[in-house]
Amino acid sequence: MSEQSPLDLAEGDPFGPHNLPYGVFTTADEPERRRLGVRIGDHVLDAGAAALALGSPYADLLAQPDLGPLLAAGRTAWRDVRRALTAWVTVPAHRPDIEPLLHPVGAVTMHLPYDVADYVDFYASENHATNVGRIFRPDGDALTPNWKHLPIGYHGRAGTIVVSGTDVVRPSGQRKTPADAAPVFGPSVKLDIEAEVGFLVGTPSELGSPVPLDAFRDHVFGLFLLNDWSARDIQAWEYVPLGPFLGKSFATSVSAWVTPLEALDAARTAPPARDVEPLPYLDDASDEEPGGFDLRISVAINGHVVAEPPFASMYWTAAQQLAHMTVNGASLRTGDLYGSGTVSGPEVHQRGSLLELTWNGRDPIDLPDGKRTFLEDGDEVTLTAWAPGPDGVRVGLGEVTGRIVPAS
Ligand SMILES: O=C(O)/C=C/C(=O)CC(=O)CC(=O)O
Ligand SMILES: [Ca+2]
Ligand SMILES: [Mg+2]
Repeated sequence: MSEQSPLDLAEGDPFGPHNLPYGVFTTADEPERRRLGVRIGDHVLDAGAAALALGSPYADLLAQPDLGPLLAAGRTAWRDVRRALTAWVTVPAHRPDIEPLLHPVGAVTMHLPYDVADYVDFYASENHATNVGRIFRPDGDALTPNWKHLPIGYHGRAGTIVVSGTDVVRPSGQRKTPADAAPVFGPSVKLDIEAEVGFLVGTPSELGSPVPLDAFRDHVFGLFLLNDWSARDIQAWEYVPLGPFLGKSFATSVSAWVTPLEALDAARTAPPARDVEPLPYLDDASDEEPGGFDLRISVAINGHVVAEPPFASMYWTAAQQLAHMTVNGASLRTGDLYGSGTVSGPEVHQRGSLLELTWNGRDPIDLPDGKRTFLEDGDEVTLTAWAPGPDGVRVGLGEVTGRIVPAS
């Protein structure tokens, strides 16, 4: 029998041919040459080299240093390229060409795979919004009066989006608790995470033309894990009345792998029942494809799982968020990225932030190395996730990880 090929995957491998997420990598031999890669099992296929070796018409889209050209090429190209890639990693006759172009994932360096255009972050989990409302505004209603009428969001800082594995410097800033007579300045003492899912826009839209709910798949290429690092002490003091600013803009970490929406067809699921009928541009009741995604997220600090937030519980869908953020005529650009908002389910162990898990520090959680309220220097936070795929096989969403280093 011949030696085992990296393309002979164990049954149920979450990175099988049903998945094929995209990323950008360099090798130790050529650390300056960024290349588009597609993950298969524990290997990265040099997608551009494969396209050239096989004389593929998609070499123009794949033999590139990032995902930009493929993102801009649009939905038909996304589908056709995915079909070609599927054939390259599954048809035995291609093996002699493909096998030499596979690199072990552990041997390559991954990079941010796209140029981030604009970055928006939403607030779409009813459980998260209710918890945060109770913590930050104990005297008011937990949900603001607009919450069930529109997906609340804010514009974040595109330039500080970093790829998984990048260290996060503890931010400094102003904070003032009600007990303080005056604000103080210093490193954040309430550094937190937010477990989220990010959506990557490929196809742009025209200024002045809203993108309707049913055009979601024409514009959004794929999704990935996102950690919206948040300094709760800075945030609580600065956010009234314009919303999050420096408490969140110091870094946002994203997964190195983007999973195409087509890999997640089996994960589509209906969002929770709406208790308020949305305005027509947000009304997805008659959509044939359910708007939610059944993604099972896991949050670990220093390798210890602290939460398992269920993305299926999100109230507002990614399609509704896209429709809302363009309904005023704001245009989309290739590389626009938007976050779902913190994912928190109804149970305590399903909360996607330490703010909620520890109730703003009141109830510390236990880690093997001691108690935590918020993050300490040296802590490493890793989000992982999977989704149901075809025939009961899981779709692996990879991970987004980052370690806290002391304030500069
Ligand atoms: O309710 C507030 O004042 C703010 C809550 C957040 O932290 C906003 C945010 O980042 C949205 C989210 O991730 O759900
Ligand atoms: Ca957030
Ligand atoms: Mg952030």
